[in-house]
Amino acid sequence: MAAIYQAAYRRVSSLICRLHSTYVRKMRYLNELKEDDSLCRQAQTSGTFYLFHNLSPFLQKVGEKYFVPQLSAAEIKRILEKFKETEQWIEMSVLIGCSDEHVPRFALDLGALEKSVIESELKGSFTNLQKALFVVDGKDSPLLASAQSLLQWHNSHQYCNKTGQPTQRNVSGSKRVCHASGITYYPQMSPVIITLVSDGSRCLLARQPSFPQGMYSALSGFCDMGENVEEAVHREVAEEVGLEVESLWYSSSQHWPFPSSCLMIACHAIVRAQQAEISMNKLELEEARWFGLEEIVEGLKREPRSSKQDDGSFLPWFPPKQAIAHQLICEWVKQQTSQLA
Ligand SMILES: NC(=O)C1=CN([C@@H]2O[C@H](COP(=O)(O)OP(=O)(O)OC[C@H]3O[C@@H](n4cnc5c(N)ncnc54)[C@H](OP(=O)(O)O)[C@@H]3O)[C@@H](O)[C@H]2O)C=CC1
Ligand SMILES: [Mg+2]
Repeated sequence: MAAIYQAAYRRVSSLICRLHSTYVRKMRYLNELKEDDSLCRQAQTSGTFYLFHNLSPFLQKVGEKYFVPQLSAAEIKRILEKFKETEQWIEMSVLIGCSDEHVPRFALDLGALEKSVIESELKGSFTNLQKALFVVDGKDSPLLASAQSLLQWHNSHQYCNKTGQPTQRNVSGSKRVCHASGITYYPQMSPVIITLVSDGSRCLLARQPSFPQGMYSALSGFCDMGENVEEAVHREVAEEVGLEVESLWYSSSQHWPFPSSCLMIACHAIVRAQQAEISMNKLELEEARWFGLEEIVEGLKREPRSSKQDDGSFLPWFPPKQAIAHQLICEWVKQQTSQLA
């Protein structure tokens, strides 16, 4: 019996080892592409491309499903020839990853070309990112989000802050340099905390005026300069709902492309049940209130479309599963349910 277990253990270990080495090799290859301009230029000829138009990703619809097509360099060339544009356009693409087989993936924004011509040629449409993230397959949304963020960063960092001179990008698009000042610019993300506050039996959700009607989410806020995650959670909860956090723990994180490249750091926080009276900051929030387990479970089942009632009011619904707020709410439900069991 022991021999069978040992053999199985060896097989699992060797599988994990092989998985690791695939991952490590892939990361090393990507790093080489970022650092080596000529290798990356060569990779552009064999890579696949995700297309954007003024930062909106290109999607194809088959039946009710949306797909994010990956085009070959040859297909891109064919499109560019339609516009009598040169292949040099391909150099404007940015490296966003590679497959396990080391086929590099690039994102390319063809915003200067006529959108409808590309759409009819490739039989699809450029779709607003906010919509695209929620209709494509879950594995594609992080890729679209990071690709769009990188393209957006290049758009807004064409000039050096110090000299006002144009900055030059490397081939992969992982940085920009001002040759006059010698300053190197790297893509940036803003850290944002998002926290689900609980008093032990209820959780606190709020609405910003810009949210779609009926949607409630966890509290969020940009980290201040010099602040750590714990301090940001304490401050945001105090600022937005006037409560003092007693304890908190980290859950997970997510890159979020709105308004432009945030690193969402998700936490759970506890406040004392005896000191749980909300004092809402009306400048930032439209509503903030406590929700019981039953109301949360019902809200999770609700579709935005089905939340409108006959009298024009809206029943609460929560962010979709692609948003980290959704994950925090589900974790809270699990935790409450296990406490009740
Ligand atoms: N993925 C998810 O599940 C969720 C993601 N989010 C994201 O979190 C982000 C932050 O949440 P929010 O509650 O609005 O943040 P805050 O509570 O910090 O309020 C936003 C305001 O902070 C100011 N601000 C401070 N630093 C920055 C910065 N680096 N970039 C932009 N604005 C800054 C701006 O004010 P002013 O314009 O007056 O200068 C802005 O309007 C949002 O962009 C939202 O998309 C939020 C909830 C859920
Ligand atoms: Mg906020």
